Amino acid sequence: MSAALTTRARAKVNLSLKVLGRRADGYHELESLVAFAGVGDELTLEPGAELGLSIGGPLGGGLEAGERNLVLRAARALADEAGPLRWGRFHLVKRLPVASGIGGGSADAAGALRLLARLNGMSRGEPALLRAAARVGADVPVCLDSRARLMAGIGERLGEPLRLPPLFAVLVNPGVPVETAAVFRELGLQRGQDLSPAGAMPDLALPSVNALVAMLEGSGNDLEAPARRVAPVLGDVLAGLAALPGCRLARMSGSGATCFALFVDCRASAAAAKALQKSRPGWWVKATILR
Ligand SMILES: C[C@@](CO)(OP(=O)(O)O)[C@H](O)COP(=O)(O)OP(=O)(O)OC[C@H]1O[C@@H](n2ccc(N)nc2=O)[C@H](O)[C@@H]1O
Ligand SMILES: Nc1ncnc2c1ncn2[C@@H]1O[C@H](COP(=O)(O)OP(=O)(O)O)[C@@H](O)[C@H]1O
Repeated sequence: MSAALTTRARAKVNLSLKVLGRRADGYHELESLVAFAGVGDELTLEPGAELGLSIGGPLGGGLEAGERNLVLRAARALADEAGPLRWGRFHLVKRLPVASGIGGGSADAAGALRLLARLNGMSRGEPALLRAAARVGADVPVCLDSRARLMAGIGERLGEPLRLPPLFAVLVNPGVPVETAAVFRELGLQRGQDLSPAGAMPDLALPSVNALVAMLEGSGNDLEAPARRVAPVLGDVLAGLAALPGCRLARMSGSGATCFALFVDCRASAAAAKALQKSRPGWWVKATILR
């Protein structure tokens, strides 16, 4: 029997997110600068004849381990695309809040694909792997190798990996799950409606932290306003982050409700996380580095 394989499913953070329009099939065209955090779920695969999943971890409580779980959907999608696979029992240690705009489920699905690729001797660039990722969810392709990059289309167009300077950040989730589809609905675009033309992917020179923050200040997250209508607590989260000493930028990730703030250095981010956790003991608060 082969030894168990393990991977980390890192949180995705949309540093910026622009909605360019809505396609005829209802999905929205996006342009987003994505980075990945040091915090994440852990996924283990114990090779065996039966495909299975068990879930533990501090935030695993409400999550079902059935066929709808993105880990098993990813495994089934890969078997559909690549033919019979060696697989086995997955165990997920859930540390990221569910339905929270940091792609925990997408990262788990991508992690499952990475483990299956390792077990079956597939390369990361294998077309069946990429097709399976795109089938499972819009955010799964970018989570496959979890490196900072520009993402466009509905997530299927990826720029080259970017070496961002380390960003000292705090992630905050107020414990209110927000469904992605509900936020896009609240945005209110008609099918086929264009907001701005899809351009070529901008060429990002490797910026300093100052240049990156300046660039981010000139952008935003177009889903923030509709998400605030769906989950008004977001106003408190963003105001709470912006008021912390050393905060350079506070913004929502993805469709929410997780927000992030960038700080001048790691002392400031650690102190900010500590202070916020003390004043809001019910919120999920993590100091981390985004890369
Ligand atoms: C908004 C983003 C930004 O990174 O992040 P999250 O908030 O989910 O983390 C993603 O595009 C989300 O990707 P993901 O969560 O994988 O979405 P999916 O499961 O494929 O889609 C969920 C639902 O959201 C809507 N949807 C999703 C992506 C997109 N580009 N346009 C959409 O309209 C559709 O109604 C779809 O049925
Ligand atoms: N392994 C998983 N982890 C998290 N969510 C999952 C998982 N499997 C299925 N889901 C479902 O996928 C949806 C999206 O979850 P998630 O990726 O955490 O959020 P988001 O897309 O907002 O970043 C949730 O409704 C959740 O119930």
